Amino acid sequence: MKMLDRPEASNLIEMRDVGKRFANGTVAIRDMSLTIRDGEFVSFLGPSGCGKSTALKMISGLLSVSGGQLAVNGHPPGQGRDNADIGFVFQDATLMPWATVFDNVYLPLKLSGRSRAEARSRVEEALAMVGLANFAKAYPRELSGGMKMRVSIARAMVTRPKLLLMDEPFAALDEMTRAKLNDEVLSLWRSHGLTVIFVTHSVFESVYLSSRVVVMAARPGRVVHDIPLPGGYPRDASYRMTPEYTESCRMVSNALEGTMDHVDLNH
Ligand SMILES: Nc1ncnc2c1ncn2[C@@H]1O[C@H](COP(=O)(O)OP(=O)(O)OP(=O)(O)O)[C@@H](O)[C@H]1O
Repeated sequence: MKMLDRPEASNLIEMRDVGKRFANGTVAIRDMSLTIRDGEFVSFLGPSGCGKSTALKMISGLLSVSGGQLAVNGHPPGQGRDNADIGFVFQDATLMPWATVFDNVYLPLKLSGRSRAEARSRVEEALAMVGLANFAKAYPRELSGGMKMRVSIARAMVTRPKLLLMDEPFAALDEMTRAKLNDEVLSLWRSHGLTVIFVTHSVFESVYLSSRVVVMAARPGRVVHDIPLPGGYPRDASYRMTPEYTESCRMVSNALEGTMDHVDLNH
């Protein structure tokens, strides 16, 4: 497995033969083995139903595993003292419509018992990170789709996580807003030394963002390719014009098309 250009980076996530079978018998994930190192930007790419969200939720501890071993920072998910070190961004911004932007971002700190006064500087810091310092008093209905997603990212960042899990966060946005948010996520990743796992259906998005693309197939959900990408960082719009980008898109696209040949209808 190719490492990042940081040889000292340690393993943050270790999955060994991880499986997930839901109560109704659906095998959402079978034998998923993967190591993700501190500081990587990894995309999970695959067709609908291949278990991308399920894998992300197991890593976050939101879903239990039904087989195999999964460790995050050396602990079973949800059990280490570093749990607060995980931020989760969902496809919908999932904001509370009755609460201000400030209160939406404050929520994780409120749940961990911090008063508004104690949390104020952290919330303001998180809003500044996503360019919304002047919108603390606004309500979600006053914001565009891209701004709502920025609030959602600020809410995930307010606990200062080491690991940011993003489940198709920009799928519903127009292309320009999506490209802008892609750049903002890359900038947060670099400036905060994050590890990011990013779920997407888009070959282009995965190649633009990631140092590595994990391609998954469905029925049952599993990893079929693990592709390290050669392009370095920082990346901006000019990266989309490089032969490296074009070649990576071609390679990842072929791998994704191949997932349709692996469908096992017995599951
Ligand atoms: N709570 C659940 N109970 C039963 N089956 C489930 C549950 N959640 C997901 N599944 C099934 O598990 C499989 C994987 O679902 P998952 O949502 O992880 O896929 P995905 O790759 O993220 O899909 P999409 O790209 O459409 O979001 C699917 O067949 C789905 O129907």
